Amino acid sequence: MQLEQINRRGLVLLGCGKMGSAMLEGWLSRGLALNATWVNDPNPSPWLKGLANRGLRLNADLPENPAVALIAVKPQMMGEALPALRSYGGGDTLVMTVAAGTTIATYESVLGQATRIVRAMPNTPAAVGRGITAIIGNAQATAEDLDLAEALLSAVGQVVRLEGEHQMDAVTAVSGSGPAYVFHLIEALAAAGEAEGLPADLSMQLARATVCGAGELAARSPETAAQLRINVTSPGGTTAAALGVLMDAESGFPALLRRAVHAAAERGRELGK
Ligand SMILES: NC(=O)C1=CN([C@@H]2O[C@H](COP(=O)(O)OP(=O)(O)OC[C@H]3O[C@@H](n4cnc5c(N)ncnc54)[C@H](O)[C@@H]3O)[C@@H](O)[C@H]2O)C=CC1
Ligand SMILES: O=C(O)[C@@H]1CCC=N1
Repeated sequence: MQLEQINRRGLVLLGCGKMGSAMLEGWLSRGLALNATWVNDPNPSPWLKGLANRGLRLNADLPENPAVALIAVKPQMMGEALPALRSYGGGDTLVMTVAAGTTIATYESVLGQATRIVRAMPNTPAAVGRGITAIIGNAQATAEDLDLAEALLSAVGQVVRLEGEHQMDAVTAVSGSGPAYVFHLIEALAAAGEAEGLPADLSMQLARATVCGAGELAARSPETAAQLRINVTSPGGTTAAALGVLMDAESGFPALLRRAVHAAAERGRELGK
């Protein structure tokens, strides 16, 4: 597994907030060595400071030739943060980024056209090894680079390869941002249970376990999502009554999610400008 290669040469993480930490947590639990990990972040979390006490290199001088330098700062901070990686431009280090919106051309303009770059869109379930990440390389990225990126990211979940960078904003809108939609579903379901008279904590427990259980069933079952839905729905029963509302062509989930996903993809396109 390529984590050994990374443990030999090192991994640099530029920005380690929510997404960087989610991935780092997953990698450390799968064998990334603390003393092979450099994190640069002007505002490190207490968790990172604790790791630094155990050997992680926090805001230290960067290594000369790490296997991977991964960028996980906000797109709005890119102009300020990216020059820190300039010495890796055109070299042996694979530069990876998880930033929404920011295009490969932007990285090339700062780091140089000869830089091997993989743009990735992960999601926060990476923290528990259940993420999904889409990747696309630039023209300089080799098959080995993509394999390395895939190996690293598959340590924290599934990996899919895209046909082109043009797919990235839609991916971001579905799976990058998607966990937030699901967490909001839990909140909304719990609130609806409360409105039907349940105590708040009981309603939240029911909503959270239901979404997690349904997610796990969808993950493990060979049946389609549509069939799993049908399996819950007794003709003329309670689920059918609810789905009559949720599947309404104009006001139901499909139209609402279409608008939400479009808004996210549009925002990705704006951030890329
Ligand atoms: N949060 C999520 O679910 C996902 C986030 N992303 C992408 O990951 C990136 C980071 O997002 P979050 O982790 O949510 O944001 P965040 O705000 O939690 O983390 C960003 C980190 O960058 C640090 N930072 C700021 N300026 C810096 C600099 N000059 N050098 C080094 N570090 C610097 C900040 O201190 C912060 O810890 C964004 O580009 C976002 O589009 C991608 C997929 C999912
Ligand atoms: O909200 C954002 O912009 C980032 C990208 C995907 C998830 N979080």
